[in-house]
Amino acid sequence: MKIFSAAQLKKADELTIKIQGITSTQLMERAASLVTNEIDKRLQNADIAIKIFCGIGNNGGDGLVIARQLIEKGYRVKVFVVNYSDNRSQDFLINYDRLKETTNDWPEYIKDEGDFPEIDPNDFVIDAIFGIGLNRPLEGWIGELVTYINQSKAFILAIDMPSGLFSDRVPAEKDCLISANFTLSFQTPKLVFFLPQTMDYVGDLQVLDIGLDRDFLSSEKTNYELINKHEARTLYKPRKSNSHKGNYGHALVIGGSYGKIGSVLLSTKAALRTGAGLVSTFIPKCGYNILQTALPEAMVITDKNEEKLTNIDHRMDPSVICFGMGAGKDPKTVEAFKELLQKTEKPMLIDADGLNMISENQELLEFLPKKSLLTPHPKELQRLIGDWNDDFEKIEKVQEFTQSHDLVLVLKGSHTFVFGEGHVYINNSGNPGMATAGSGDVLSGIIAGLISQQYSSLAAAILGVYLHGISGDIVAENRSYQALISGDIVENMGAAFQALFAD
Ligand SMILES: NC(=O)C1=CN([C@@H]2O[C@H](COP(=O)(O)OP(=O)(O)OC[C@H]3O[C@@H](n4cnc5c(N)ncnc54)[C@H](OP(=O)(O)O)[C@@H]3O)[C@@H](O)[C@H]2O)[C@@H](O)CC1
Ligand SMILES: Nc1ncnc2c1ncn2[C@@H]1O[C@H](COP(=O)(O)OP(=O)(O)O)[C@@H](O)[C@H]1O
Ligand SMILES: [K+]
Repeated sequence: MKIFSAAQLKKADELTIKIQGITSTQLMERAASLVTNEIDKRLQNADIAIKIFCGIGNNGGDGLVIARQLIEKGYRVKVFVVNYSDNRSQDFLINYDRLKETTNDWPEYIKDEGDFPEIDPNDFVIDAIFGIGLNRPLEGWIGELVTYINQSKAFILAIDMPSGLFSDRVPAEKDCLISANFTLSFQTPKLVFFLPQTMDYVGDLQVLDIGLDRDFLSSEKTNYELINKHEARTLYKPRKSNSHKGNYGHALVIGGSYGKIGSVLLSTKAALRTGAGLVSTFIPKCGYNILQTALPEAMVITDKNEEKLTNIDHRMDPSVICFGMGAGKDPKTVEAFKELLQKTEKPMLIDADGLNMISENQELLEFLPKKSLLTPHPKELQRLIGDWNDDFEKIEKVQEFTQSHDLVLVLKGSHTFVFGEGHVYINNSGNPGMATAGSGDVLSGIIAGLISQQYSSLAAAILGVYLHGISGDIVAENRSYQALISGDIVENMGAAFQALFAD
């Protein structure tokens, strides 16, 4: 699903109104009905006090329509107009009159702190104060109102966006913004819903299709895309029945050091479970018995050194090399890595200590084969490209870095971001149970397994990250977040592939 800016969404609204021959009031009615239905589906006519805080722009207009529709369905609704200016939007005014025709319980105006209403923790609060039109931080009593609503402990549903959250920048630390339990957003999600600095304000997210013009949505260009099942499925390559293991490539996993052979084992197993035809592992000697015993399906070659990598003499022609997990940063290993980079032409996947070695020896960057994949977590990224001021600057810096070196970069996190060919793909699968030792090693193996089956680096990264998350979701459902360990993610890759095609 594409992610658009506020300006693009406004353009989509205007175009839709023109092409569909409707008024903006009708579009607002359509959008609000979808919200009302979602609320009604969940509340099931429960006798809960619903308090709707409406701004005076179109987000507030949405709130007024939702209020009217809920009242018509018999809900107990109280509307508060957050009167931050006299500049009411046309659709706010129209819907204000319509609401007054529906109920005798007219909206109350909030003009300063003295007007803040009581909010009970059992109330259901709807935040329709600001949406994508917010253009400066909330000041004075408006900011205090937002803090007051947050502190009420009532359930908060945000319409389109939590008020105070900008669509194109990170708020300052002192800024006030709604911390929603749930956000119902119109047509496409906003980028800030997925950034580490802003995602916590959104709560659970649902995107409502309000029927904006299809042609515009499909032709309008954007650098950001959210990856759900639909997008992942389109990347999947079915296996031919008339095929053999040679058609699915040979992945070579290189890494490990004394005490860290498990990481290579996890990556190797993940590459096999993802469908690589052959998988070999190159490790220090101490890992030989461990690997051969734990994973008879893999072939094992060892370094001359007992405890670390010193001379990577693999004499193979693998489809892809996955390097770095558990490798350590011994100077001899750095030297061996440099030689490996110099003699490898196909794209490589570099993870963990491989990334740290590059960070500390930036001259290695120039030997990276084109389209190679780097899979840092935020700390590894920072070592690689330096600090950033906020998440927007981070995205800019990573874009510049990946484009100047012709790389694909997988920035791991609760929403993993894949950067490639100037675009940013934001993963929407996975869960906090995956914050556990070795789950990154598993991801590297999955992506290497896909590249070995002739997926491009970018497609392998996007699909691999999605499948990794889905596998983790399947484990969490059966086992809880806490009990999830990374080996479970490998074991459930089969279920993850099947889930791609389940409804
Ligand atoms: N047909 C459509 O377009 C549809 C739109 N839809 C809905 O419209 C929403 C966007 O509505 P919107 O553009 O009216 O902006 P909104 O978020 O209500 O607020 C803007 C107002 O706030 C003001 N302002 C800004 N910052 C401020 C601050 N810090 N402190 C104080 N004031 C501040 C700013 O005024 P200014 O003072 O800058 O002139 C302006 O008056 C969108 O999120 C969705 O919910 C849906 O119904 C679908 C159909
Ligand atoms: N809260 C979370 N939600 C979803 N995925 C997560 C979460 N926390 C971690 N992950 C995923 O788990 C993996 C952790 O990788 P990494 O930090 O490299 O771990 P390790 O070094 O232990 O292998 C990444 O793929 C990341 O996206
Ligand atoms: K809002």
